[in-house]
Amino acid sequence: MNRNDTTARIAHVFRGTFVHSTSGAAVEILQNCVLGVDDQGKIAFIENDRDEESLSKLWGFGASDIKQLGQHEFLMPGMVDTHIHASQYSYTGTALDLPLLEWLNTYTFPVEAKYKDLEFANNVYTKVVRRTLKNGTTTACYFATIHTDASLLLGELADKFGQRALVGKVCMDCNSAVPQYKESSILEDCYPKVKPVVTPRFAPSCSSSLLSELGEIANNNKLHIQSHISENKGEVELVKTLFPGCKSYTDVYLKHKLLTDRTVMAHGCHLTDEELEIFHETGSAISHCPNSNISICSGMLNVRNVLNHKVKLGLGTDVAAGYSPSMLDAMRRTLDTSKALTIQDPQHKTLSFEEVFRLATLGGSEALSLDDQIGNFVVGKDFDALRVNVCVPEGPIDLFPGEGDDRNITEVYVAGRQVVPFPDT
Ligand SMILES: Nc1nc2[nH]cnc2c(=O)[nH]1
Ligand SMILES: [Zn+2]
Repeated sequence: MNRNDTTARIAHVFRGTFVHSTSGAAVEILQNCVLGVDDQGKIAFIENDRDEESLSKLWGFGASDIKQLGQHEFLMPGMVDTHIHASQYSYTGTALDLPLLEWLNTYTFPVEAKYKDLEFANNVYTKVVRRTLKNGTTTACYFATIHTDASLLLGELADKFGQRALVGKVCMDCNSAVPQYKESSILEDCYPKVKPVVTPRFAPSCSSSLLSELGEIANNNKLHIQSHISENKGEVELVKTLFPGCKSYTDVYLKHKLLTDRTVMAHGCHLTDEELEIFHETGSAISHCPNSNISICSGMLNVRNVLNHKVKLGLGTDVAAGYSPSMLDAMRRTLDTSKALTIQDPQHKTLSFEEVFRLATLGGSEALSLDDQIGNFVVGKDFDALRVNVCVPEGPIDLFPGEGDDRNITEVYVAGRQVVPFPDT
Protein backbone atom coordinates (compact mmCIF):
# COMPACT_ATOMS: atom_id res chain seq x y z
CA MET A 1 0.00 0.00 0.00
CA ASN A 2 1.56 3.31 -0.97
CA ARG A 3 0.52 6.72 -2.07
CA ASN A 4 2.75 8.10 -4.77
CA ASP A 5 0.73 11.04 -5.89
CA THR A 6 0.47 13.35 -2.91
CA THR A 7 -1.69 15.86 -4.77
CA ALA A 8 -4.60 13.49 -5.40
CA ARG A 9 -7.42 13.74 -2.89
CA ILE A 10 -10.02 11.16 -2.11
CA ALA A 11 -13.47 11.87 -3.51
CA HIS A 12 -15.32 8.67 -2.52
CA VAL A 13 -14.72 5.74 -0.22
CA PHE A 14 -16.98 2.67 -0.33
CA ARG A 15 -16.98 -0.18 2.15
CA GLY A 16 -18.60 -3.55 1.50
CA THR A 17 -18.68 -6.13 -1.30
CA PHE A 18 -17.13 -5.65 -4.73
CA VAL A 19 -17.67 -8.00 -7.66
CA HIS A 20 -15.50 -7.86 -10.78
CA SER A 21 -13.53 -9.95 -13.28
CA THR A 22 -9.83 -10.43 -13.75
CA SER A 23 -7.88 -12.27 -16.41
CA GLY A 24 -7.61 -15.23 -14.02
CA ALA A 25 -11.13 -15.21 -12.53
CA ALA A 26 -14.33 -14.70 -14.48
CA VAL A 27 -15.91 -13.47 -11.25
CA GLU A 28 -14.01 -12.40 -8.16
CA ILE A 29 -16.04 -11.44 -5.09
CA LEU A 30 -14.19 -9.18 -2.68
CA GLN A 31 -15.95 -8.98 0.67
CA ASN A 32 -15.22 -6.63 3.56
CA CYS A 33 -13.17 -4.31 1.39
CA VAL A 34 -12.72 -0.56 1.14
CA LEU A 35 -12.32 1.15 -2.22
CA GLY A 36 -11.16 4.74 -2.61
CA VAL A 37 -11.68 6.97 -5.64
CA ASP A 38 -9.48 10.03 -6.10
CA ASP A 39 -10.58 13.42 -7.33
CA GLN A 40 -9.45 12.50 -10.85
CA GLY A 41 -12.02 9.68 -10.84
CA LYS A 42 -9.39 6.96 -10.57
CA ILE A 43 -9.34 4.02 -8.19
CA ALA A 44 -6.79 4.97 -5.52
CA PHE A 45 -6.94 1.82 -3.42
CA ILE A 46 -8.93 -1.35 -2.90
CA GLU A 47 -7.97 -3.18 0.27
CA ASN A 48 -9.34 -5.34 3.03
CA ASP A 49 -11.21 -3.21 5.57
CA ARG A 50 -8.90 -4.34 8.34
CA ASP A 51 -6.44 -1.81 6.85
CA GLU A 52 -9.00 0.98 6.99
CA GLU A 53 -7.28 2.92 9.75
CA SER A 54 -3.92 3.14 8.01
CA LEU A 55 -5.67 3.94 4.70
CA SER A 56 -7.63 6.76 6.30
CA LYS A 57 -4.40 8.26 7.69
CA LEU A 58 -2.57 7.84 4.42
CA TRP A 59 -5.37 9.34 2.30
CA GLY A 60 -6.89 11.72 4.81
CA PHE A 61 -10.51 10.59 4.99
CA GLY A 62 -12.65 10.10 8.07
CA ALA A 63 -15.22 7.51 9.09
CA SER A 64 -18.05 9.85 8.05
CA ASP A 65 -16.70 9.98 4.48
CA ILE A 66 -17.25 6.25 3.99
CA LYS A 67 -20.29 5.05 2.06
CA GLN A 68 -21.26 1.75 3.61
CA LEU A 69 -22.86 -0.71 1.21
CA GLY A 70 -25.84 -2.55 2.69
CA GLN A 71 -26.09 -6.26 3.33
CA HIS A 72 -27.78 -6.83 -0.03
CA GLU A 73 -25.63 -4.42 -2.01
CA PHE A 74 -22.44 -4.65 -4.04
CA LEU A 75 -20.45 -2.59 -6.49
CA MET A 76 -19.60 -3.95 -9.93
CA PRO A 77 -17.81 -2.38 -12.92
CA GLY A 78 -19.99 -0.45 -15.35
CA MET A 79 -21.07 -2.39 -18.41
CA VAL A 80 -19.62 -1.77 -21.87
CA ASP A 81 -22.01 -1.82 -24.83
CA THR A 82 -19.62 -2.47 -27.71
CA HIS A 83 -22.23 -1.96 -30.45
CA ILE A 84 -25.35 0.20 -30.41
CA HIS A 85 -27.02 2.33 -33.09
CA ALA A 86 -28.12 5.45 -31.19
CA SER A 87 -29.98 6.59 -34.30
CA GLN A 88 -32.16 3.48 -34.37
CA TYR A 89 -33.42 3.86 -30.80
CA SER A 90 -36.65 5.52 -31.99
CA TYR A 91 -38.01 2.28 -33.44
CA THR A 92 -36.68 -0.19 -30.87
CA GLY A 93 -38.96 -3.17 -30.45
CA THR A 94 -40.60 -2.81 -33.86
CA ALA A 95 -39.77 -3.81 -37.43
CA LEU A 96 -38.12 -7.14 -36.73
CA ASP A 97 -39.88 -9.10 -39.46
CA LEU A 98 -37.30 -8.88 -42.26
CA PRO A 99 -33.77 -10.24 -42.70
CA LEU A 100 -30.82 -7.86 -42.59
CA LEU A 101 -30.55 -6.45 -46.12
CA GLU A 102 -34.32 -5.94 -46.54
CA TRP A 103 -34.54 -4.65 -42.95
CA LEU A 104 -31.91 -1.99 -43.73
CA ASN A 105 -33.59 -0.84 -46.94
CA THR A 106 -37.15 -0.91 -45.62
CA TYR A 107 -36.87 0.42 -42.07
CA THR A 108 -33.40 1.60 -41.18
CA PHE A 109 -32.21 3.87 -43.98
CA PRO A 110 -35.45 5.90 -44.12
CA VAL A 111 -35.29 6.51 -40.33
CA GLU A 112 -31.58 7.37 -40.33
CA ALA A 113 -32.18 9.90 -43.13
CA LYS A 114 -34.27 11.91 -40.63
CA TYR A 115 -31.18 12.88 -38.62
CA LYS A 116 -30.54 15.84 -40.87
CA ASP A 117 -33.15 17.38 -38.55
CA LEU A 118 -31.21 18.25 -35.38
CA GLU A 119 -34.32 18.55 -33.26
CA PHE A 120 -35.28 14.97 -34.07
CA ALA A 121 -31.69 13.90 -33.33
CA ASN A 122 -31.62 15.77 -30.04
CA ASN A 123 -34.80 14.08 -28.84
CA VAL A 124 -33.73 10.52 -29.68
CA TYR A 125 -30.08 10.92 -28.67
CA THR A 126 -31.00 12.40 -25.29
CA LYS A 127 -33.29 9.45 -24.65
CA VAL A 128 -30.81 6.78 -25.68
CA VAL A 129 -27.97 8.19 -23.58
CA ARG A 130 -30.17 8.50 -20.48
CA ARG A 131 -31.77 5.10 -20.94
CA THR A 132 -28.50 3.24 -21.44
CA LEU A 133 -26.88 5.00 -18.48
CA LYS A 134 -29.83 4.04 -16.30
CA ASN A 135 -29.39 0.47 -17.46
CA GLY A 136 -25.77 0.51 -16.33
CA THR A 137 -23.98 1.14 -19.63
CA THR A 138 -21.10 3.34 -18.54
CA THR A 139 -19.36 3.01 -21.93
CA ALA A 140 -21.16 2.87 -25.27
CA CYS A 141 -19.68 2.41 -28.72
CA TYR A 142 -22.24 4.23 -30.86
CA PHE A 143 -23.15 4.30 -34.52
CA ALA A 144 -24.80 7.64 -35.31
CA THR A 145 -25.74 8.47 -38.95
CA ILE A 146 -24.02 10.06 -41.95
CA HIS A 147 -24.86 13.53 -40.57
CA THR A 148 -21.90 15.34 -39.02
CA ASP A 149 -23.90 17.84 -36.93
CA ALA A 150 -26.11 15.19 -35.42
CA SER A 151 -23.11 12.94 -34.72
CA LEU A 152 -21.37 15.78 -32.90
CA LEU A 153 -24.57 16.34 -30.94
CA LEU A 154 -24.56 12.72 -29.81
CA GLY A 155 -21.00 13.21 -28.55
CA GLU A 156 -22.04 16.35 -26.70
CA LEU A 157 -24.99 14.63 -25.08
CA ALA A 158 -22.89 11.68 -23.94
CA ASP A 159 -20.47 14.17 -22.43
CA LYS A 160 -23.26 16.19 -20.81
CA PHE A 161 -24.85 13.18 -19.13
CA GLY A 162 -21.43 11.76 -18.24
CA GLN A 163 -21.34 8.62 -20.37
CA ARG A 164 -18.04 7.37 -21.74
CA ALA A 165 -18.55 6.96 -25.48
CA LEU A 166 -17.04 6.25 -28.81
CA VAL A 167 -19.14 8.01 -31.42
CA GLY A 168 -19.08 7.06 -35.07
CA LYS A 169 -20.33 9.24 -37.86
CA VAL A 170 -21.50 6.58 -40.30
CA CYS A 171 -19.62 6.55 -43.61
CA MET A 172 -21.30 5.08 -46.69
CA ASP A 173 -21.19 6.09 -50.32
CA CYS A 174 -23.25 3.27 -51.89
CA ASN A 175 -26.99 3.07 -51.32
CA SER A 176 -29.22 2.31 -54.26
CA ALA A 177 -32.26 1.56 -52.06
CA VAL A 178 -32.48 5.00 -50.44
CA PRO A 179 -30.22 7.14 -52.67
CA GLN A 180 -30.70 10.33 -50.63
CA TYR A 181 -29.08 8.50 -47.69
CA LYS A 182 -25.44 8.33 -48.76
CA GLU A 183 -22.49 10.66 -49.10
CA SER A 184 -19.43 11.20 -51.20
CA SER A 185 -16.99 12.94 -48.87
CA ILE A 186 -15.90 11.76 -45.48
CA LEU A 187 -12.62 13.38 -44.69
CA GLU A 188 -13.33 16.08 -42.15
CA ASP A 189 -16.51 14.36 -41.02
CA CYS A 190 -14.97 11.67 -38.88
CA TYR A 191 -14.00 13.68 -35.79
CA PRO A 192 -16.93 13.77 -33.41
CA LYS A 193 -16.39 15.22 -29.98
CA VAL A 194 -16.23 12.58 -27.25
CA LYS A 195 -13.92 10.07 -28.88
CA PRO A 196 -14.27 9.41 -32.56
CA VAL A 197 -14.50 5.99 -34.12
CA VAL A 198 -14.02 5.58 -37.86
CA THR A 199 -17.22 3.93 -39.05
CA PRO A 200 -17.56 2.42 -42.50
CA ARG A 201 -21.12 1.08 -42.25
CA PHE A 202 -20.24 -2.31 -43.78
CA ALA A 203 -18.57 -3.51 -46.98
CA PRO A 204 -21.75 -3.52 -49.14
CA SER A 205 -22.40 0.19 -48.55
CA CYS A 206 -18.82 1.37 -49.12
CA SER A 207 -16.76 1.67 -52.29
CA SER A 208 -13.25 0.30 -52.23
CA SER A 209 -11.85 3.83 -52.38
CA LEU A 210 -13.93 4.92 -49.38
CA LEU A 211 -12.74 1.89 -47.39
CA SER A 212 -9.11 2.73 -48.28
CA GLU A 213 -9.50 6.37 -47.27
CA LEU A 214 -11.01 5.34 -43.95
CA GLY A 215 -8.22 2.83 -43.31
CA GLU A 216 -5.71 5.61 -44.02
CA ILE A 217 -7.41 8.09 -41.67
CA ALA A 218 -7.70 5.56 -38.87
CA ASN A 219 -4.09 4.41 -39.14
CA ASN A 220 -2.59 7.89 -39.49
CA ASN A 221 -4.50 9.15 -36.47
CA LYS A 222 -4.52 5.96 -34.37
CA LEU A 223 -8.30 6.02 -34.25
CA HIS A 224 -10.74 3.31 -33.32
CA ILE A 225 -12.61 1.56 -36.15
CA GLN A 226 -16.02 -0.11 -36.09
CA SER A 227 -18.13 -1.85 -38.69
CA HIS A 228 -20.21 -4.98 -39.32
CA ILE A 229 -19.01 -8.34 -40.61
CA SER A 230 -20.57 -11.68 -41.59
CA GLU A 231 -23.87 -11.01 -39.88
CA ASN A 232 -26.07 -13.02 -42.22
CA LYS A 233 -25.48 -15.42 -45.08
CA GLY A 234 -27.06 -13.26 -47.77
CA GLU A 235 -24.70 -10.45 -46.82
CA VAL A 236 -21.65 -12.75 -46.99
CA GLU A 237 -22.70 -13.83 -50.52
CA LEU A 238 -23.24 -10.21 -51.56
CA VAL A 239 -19.76 -9.24 -50.37
CA LYS A 240 -18.29 -12.09 -52.44
CA THR A 241 -19.85 -10.65 -55.57
CA LEU A 242 -18.94 -7.03 -54.70
CA PHE A 243 -15.30 -7.77 -53.87
CA PRO A 244 -14.36 -10.71 -56.14
CA GLY A 245 -10.63 -10.07 -55.59
CA CYS A 246 -10.89 -10.74 -51.86
CA LYS A 247 -10.61 -14.22 -50.36
CA SER A 248 -13.21 -13.61 -47.65
CA TYR A 249 -15.27 -10.90 -45.97
CA THR A 250 -12.43 -10.51 -43.45
CA ASP A 251 -10.00 -10.13 -46.33
CA VAL A 252 -11.98 -7.12 -47.60
CA TYR A 253 -11.35 -5.22 -44.36
CA LEU A 254 -7.80 -6.56 -44.07
CA LYS A 255 -6.89 -5.36 -47.58
CA HIS A 256 -8.23 -1.89 -46.76
CA LYS A 257 -6.19 -1.74 -43.52
CA LEU A 258 -9.28 -1.68 -41.37
CA LEU A 259 -8.30 -4.55 -39.06
CA THR A 260 -6.18 -3.13 -36.25
CA ASP A 261 -5.95 -3.61 -32.49
CA ARG A 262 -8.46 -0.74 -32.18
CA THR A 263 -11.05 -2.37 -34.45
CA VAL A 264 -14.36 -3.81 -33.29
CA MET A 265 -16.54 -5.65 -35.80
CA ALA A 266 -20.16 -6.44 -34.95
CA HIS A 267 -21.70 -9.93 -35.31
CA GLY A 268 -19.24 -12.22 -37.11
CA CYS A 269 -21.77 -15.08 -36.94
CA HIS A 270 -20.51 -16.74 -40.10
CA LEU A 271 -16.75 -16.18 -39.85
CA THR A 272 -14.58 -19.20 -40.63
CA ASP A 273 -11.75 -20.38 -38.37
CA GLU A 274 -9.32 -18.99 -40.93
CA GLU A 275 -10.94 -15.58 -40.63
CA LEU A 276 -10.87 -15.78 -36.82
CA GLU A 277 -7.13 -16.39 -37.05
CA ILE A 278 -6.79 -13.08 -38.91
CA PHE A 279 -8.76 -11.39 -36.13
CA HIS A 280 -6.35 -12.88 -33.61
CA GLU A 281 -3.26 -11.85 -35.57
CA THR A 282 -4.42 -8.27 -36.09
CA GLY A 283 -5.78 -7.86 -32.54
CA SER A 284 -9.22 -6.96 -33.87
CA ALA A 285 -12.27 -7.63 -31.73
CA ILE A 286 -15.80 -8.94 -32.19
CA SER A 287 -18.95 -7.46 -30.71
CA HIS A 288 -21.40 -10.26 -30.01
CA CYS A 289 -24.99 -9.05 -30.47
CA PRO A 290 -27.19 -12.04 -29.60
CA ASN A 291 -30.54 -10.26 -29.34
CA SER A 292 -30.11 -8.84 -32.83
CA ASN A 293 -28.75 -12.09 -34.27
CA ILE A 294 -31.91 -13.91 -33.21
CA SER A 295 -34.38 -11.04 -33.75
CA ILE A 296 -33.65 -10.69 -37.44
CA CYS A 297 -32.65 -14.35 -37.87
CA SER A 298 -29.03 -13.62 -38.78
CA GLY A 299 -27.26 -16.54 -37.15
CA MET A 300 -25.77 -17.73 -33.88
CA LEU A 301 -22.20 -16.74 -33.06
CA ASN A 302 -20.20 -19.51 -31.39
CA VAL A 303 -18.56 -17.37 -28.70
CA ARG A 304 -16.67 -20.36 -27.29
CA ASN A 305 -14.97 -20.86 -30.64
CA VAL A 306 -14.10 -17.16 -30.84
CA LEU A 307 -12.59 -17.25 -27.33
CA ASN A 308 -10.67 -20.43 -28.20
CA HIS A 309 -9.09 -18.48 -31.05
CA LYS A 310 -8.02 -15.84 -28.50
CA VAL A 311 -9.98 -13.14 -30.24
CA LYS A 312 -11.13 -10.22 -28.04
CA LEU A 313 -14.91 -10.23 -27.59
CA GLY A 314 -17.45 -7.92 -25.95
CA LEU A 315 -21.25 -7.78 -25.94
CA GLY A 316 -23.48 -5.39 -27.85
CA THR A 317 -27.18 -4.59 -27.74
CA ASP A 318 -27.22 -3.62 -31.45
CA VAL A 319 -30.33 -1.49 -31.00
CA ALA A 320 -32.59 -1.56 -33.03
CA ALA A 321 -32.03 -4.93 -34.71
CA GLY A 322 -31.69 -5.92 -31.07
CA TYR A 323 -34.90 -4.96 -29.30
CA SER A 324 -33.42 -4.14 -25.90
CA PRO A 325 -31.05 -1.30 -24.94
CA SER A 326 -30.07 -3.17 -21.76
CA MET A 327 -26.75 -4.93 -21.36
CA LEU A 328 -28.41 -7.21 -18.79
CA ASP A 329 -30.55 -8.41 -21.70
CA ALA A 330 -27.43 -8.86 -23.85
CA MET A 331 -25.98 -11.04 -21.08
CA ARG A 332 -29.09 -13.22 -20.89
CA ARG A 333 -29.30 -13.57 -24.68
CA THR A 334 -25.63 -14.53 -24.75
CA LEU A 335 -26.42 -17.42 -22.43
CA ASP A 336 -29.51 -18.36 -24.49
CA THR A 337 -27.52 -18.57 -27.72
CA SER A 338 -24.76 -20.53 -26.02
CA LYS A 339 -27.37 -23.01 -24.72
CA ALA A 340 -29.02 -23.27 -28.13
CA LEU A 341 -25.61 -24.23 -29.53
CA THR A 342 -25.30 -26.89 -26.83
CA ILE A 343 -28.74 -28.25 -27.77
CA GLN A 344 -27.52 -28.56 -31.36
CA ASP A 345 -24.19 -30.07 -30.31
CA PRO A 346 -23.85 -31.58 -26.83
CA GLN A 347 -20.04 -31.37 -27.19
CA HIS A 348 -20.29 -27.59 -27.20
CA LYS A 349 -19.05 -26.13 -23.90
CA THR A 350 -21.79 -23.76 -22.74
CA LEU A 351 -20.73 -20.35 -21.45
CA SER A 352 -21.14 -19.88 -17.70
CA PHE A 353 -22.90 -16.81 -16.30
CA GLU A 354 -19.59 -15.83 -14.74
CA GLU A 355 -17.95 -15.80 -18.18
CA VAL A 356 -20.82 -13.72 -19.53
CA PHE A 357 -20.40 -11.23 -16.67
CA ARG A 358 -16.77 -10.88 -17.69
CA LEU A 359 -17.70 -10.34 -21.35
CA ALA A 360 -20.11 -7.53 -20.38
CA THR A 361 -17.45 -5.69 -18.35
CA LEU A 362 -13.76 -6.53 -18.77
CA GLY A 363 -14.29 -8.24 -22.16
CA GLY A 364 -16.03 -5.14 -23.50
CA SER A 365 -13.20 -2.91 -22.33
CA GLU A 366 -10.71 -5.19 -24.09
CA ALA A 367 -12.79 -5.24 -27.28
CA LEU A 368 -12.68 -1.42 -27.35
CA SER A 369 -8.98 -1.35 -26.34
CA LEU A 370 -9.91 0.59 -23.25
CA ASP A 371 -8.83 -2.06 -20.75
CA ASP A 372 -5.94 0.11 -19.59
CA GLN A 373 -8.59 2.59 -18.35
CA ILE A 374 -11.72 0.64 -17.42
CA GLY A 375 -13.22 -2.86 -17.08
CA ASN A 376 -12.51 -3.85 -13.47
CA PHE A 377 -11.51 -2.55 -10.05
CA VAL A 378 -7.77 -2.15 -10.41
CA VAL A 379 -5.81 0.69 -8.84
CA GLY A 380 -5.11 3.38 -11.44
CA LYS A 381 -8.15 2.60 -13.63
CA ASP A 382 -11.10 4.97 -13.83
CA PHE A 383 -13.92 4.27 -11.40
CA ASP A 384 -16.79 3.28 -13.71
CA ALA A 385 -19.16 1.41 -11.43
CA LEU A 386 -22.68 0.33 -10.64
CA ARG A 387 -24.14 0.17 -7.16
CA VAL A 388 -26.44 -2.84 -7.18
CA ASN A 389 -29.08 -3.47 -4.55
CA VAL A 390 -30.56 -6.93 -4.86
CA CYS A 391 -33.33 -5.98 -2.40
CA VAL A 392 -34.37 -2.58 -3.69
CA PRO A 393 -37.85 -1.51 -2.42
CA GLU A 394 -40.52 -2.28 -5.04
CA GLY A 395 -37.83 -4.23 -6.91
CA PRO A 396 -38.55 -6.91 -9.48
CA ILE A 397 -37.21 -9.94 -7.58
CA ASP A 398 -37.52 -11.80 -4.33
CA LEU A 399 -34.43 -12.76 -2.49
CA PHE A 400 -33.39 -15.96 -4.09
CA PRO A 401 -30.83 -15.30 -6.79
CA GLY A 402 -33.01 -14.34 -9.74
CA GLU A 403 -33.58 -11.91 -12.53
CA GLY A 404 -32.80 -8.29 -11.76
CA ASP A 405 -33.20 -5.26 -13.98
CA ASP A 406 -32.28 -1.58 -14.00
CA ARG A 407 -34.37 -1.01 -10.85
CA ASN A 408 -31.66 -2.88 -8.97
CA ILE A 409 -28.99 -0.47 -10.25
CA THR A 410 -29.38 2.35 -7.75
CA GLU A 411 -26.29 4.42 -8.59
CA VAL A 412 -24.01 4.67 -11.62
CA TYR A 413 -20.53 6.24 -11.65
CA VAL A 414 -18.33 7.14 -14.63
CA ALA A 415 -14.76 8.23 -13.86
CA GLY A 416 -15.81 8.86 -10.28
CA ARG A 417 -18.73 11.13 -11.21
CA GLN A 418 -22.17 9.99 -10.09
CA VAL A 419 -24.34 10.08 -13.22
CA VAL A 420 -27.40 8.09 -12.00
CA PRO A 421 -29.74 9.06 -10.36
CA PHE A 422 -29.82 11.94 -12.84
CA PRO A 423 -29.11 15.33 -11.26
CA ASP A 424 -32.51 16.60 -12.45
CA THR A 425 -34.61 13.90 -10.75
N1 LIG B 1 -27.69 -5.03 -37.40
C1 LIG B 1 -27.25 -4.17 -38.32
N2 LIG B 1 -26.44 -4.60 -39.28
C2 LIG B 1 -26.01 -3.72 -40.18
N3 LIG B 1 -25.19 -3.89 -41.23
C3 LIG B 1 -25.06 -2.69 -41.82
N4 LIG B 1 -25.78 -1.75 -41.18
C4 LIG B 1 -26.38 -2.37 -40.16
C5 LIG B 1 -27.26 -1.93 -39.13
O1 LIG B 1 -27.65 -0.76 -39.03
N5 LIG B 1 -27.67 -2.88 -38.24
ZN1 LIG C 1 -25.14 -2.87 -35.97
